[in-house]
Amino acid sequence: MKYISTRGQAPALNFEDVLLTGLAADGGLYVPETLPQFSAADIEQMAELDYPQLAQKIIAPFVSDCIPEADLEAILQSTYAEFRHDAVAPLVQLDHNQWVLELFHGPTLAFKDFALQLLGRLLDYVLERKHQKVVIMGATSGDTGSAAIEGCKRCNNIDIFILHPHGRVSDVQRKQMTTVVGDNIHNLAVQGNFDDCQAMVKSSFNDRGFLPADRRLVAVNSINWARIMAQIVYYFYAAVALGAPARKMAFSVPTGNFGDIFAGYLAQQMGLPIERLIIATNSNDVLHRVLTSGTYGRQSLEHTLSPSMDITVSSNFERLLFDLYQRDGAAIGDLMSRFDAGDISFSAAAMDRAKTLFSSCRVSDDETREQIAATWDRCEYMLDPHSAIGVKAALDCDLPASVPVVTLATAHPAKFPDAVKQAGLDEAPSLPHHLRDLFERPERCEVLPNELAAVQAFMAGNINA
Ligand SMILES: Cc1ncc(COP(=O)(O)O)c(C=O)c1O
Ligand SMILES: N[C@@H](CCOP(=O)(O)O)C(=O)O
Repeated sequence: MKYISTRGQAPALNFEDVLLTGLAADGGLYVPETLPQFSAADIEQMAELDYPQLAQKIIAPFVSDCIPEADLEAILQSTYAEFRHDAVAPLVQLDHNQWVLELFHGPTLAFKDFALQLLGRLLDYVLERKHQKVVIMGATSGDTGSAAIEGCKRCNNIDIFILHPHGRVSDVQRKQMTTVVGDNIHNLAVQGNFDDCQAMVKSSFNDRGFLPADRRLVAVNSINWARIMAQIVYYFYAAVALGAPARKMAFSVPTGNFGDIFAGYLAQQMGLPIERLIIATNSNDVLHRVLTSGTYGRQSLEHTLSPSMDITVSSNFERLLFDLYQRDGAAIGDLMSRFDAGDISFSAAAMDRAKTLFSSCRVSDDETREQIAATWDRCEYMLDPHSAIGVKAALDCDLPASVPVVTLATAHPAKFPDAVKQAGLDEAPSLPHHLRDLFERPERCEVLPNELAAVQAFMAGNINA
């Protein structure tokens, strides 16, 4: 499998090199040159597979020129053994045709564990064989950071630097990052917002001069293709459990960086019968505005009840645009350079293509609180604020009653106890057993100004030999 850049100017890479990078040299994002296809008969047979077996079926074609089947199988078995539910991604029915897919049974209680537990193991596997050390740089609005640290903490060949917006992640999220012990783990609280942190990561890929010459810079954000690849699996898993390929369904996806929902788009392109993908945003609604107006613009970032989605520059949207513009890398390069200077509008043809599969919905903080309360009152089911946005969008979307809608429940409510409290629930969410003493653990974190030079200087001075 070859991977090509969305901007068409960078060399094509194999899986191993795509894993060991972030942005392509031309500033684009890597995508597979072609996608594996699964027929209706293939999908029918998936019903017999457990989660790691299904992951093997979906992921093997993407990695097979670098990782032998038996090694991949061992990696996947060990990855999903870390999850606290036997089904790994259990489905819960809320009403006649509303479901939630619980993606929070991994070690850090968010959907990021699906990809980052795997990414850590893949990096370990590849780096051991190559006898190489790398530097990881990641930006987080709360969840990617802890999942990346958990996934990579055992890798001897990695120094990991995670930038989070100072004071803008929940206490549980911060503690999950800053209490993990290890000389190779570095938490940086940047005095800015998530967009600032993400921009620093992207700038560092464009200019790696601050790193020692023998260290590659690797991304753990969803700009790294391996993140997206791992997330495709649970769309197949949920759809097959609900009757695919005979039955079509829709997915409602709480969206920020467009990585999770882009994985759903790829599942559909690979043959999964998906009727609709619903982009559910908080008031940082740049993606909702794209779909309703055809214009992609910048907005000032709002701090909401769903902090992990407080993002206004949505990295992976570029991957979808590449397809909407029929894989014309030059057109994407031109669009993205104009976006750097201001708002951009998309062609009617591109927007028509997008609307055949995607709808969108913006959910305010008040509506989020109301949805948490309503779902609790009706089903005694506790939603976290991000998943509540997904459920609200699923209920408001205009789909025939015969189409089941699956909302991706992207985080455990115990990560956001304040939001749950604000919804007026008579019960507080409790942390699972392995995190019960989280608030007693000592923290380690460096507060830094919102300046790229300060961050890069800190990194350069703290890379282990
Ligand atoms: C809990 C939670 N829900 C939803 C999202 C949005 O996912 P994505 O950025 O892949 O769109 C994130 C992170 O971005 C998250 O942490
Ligand atoms: N919501 C994320 C933000 C980073 O997105 P990513 O999927 O590109 O890593 C977070 O919680 O950190």
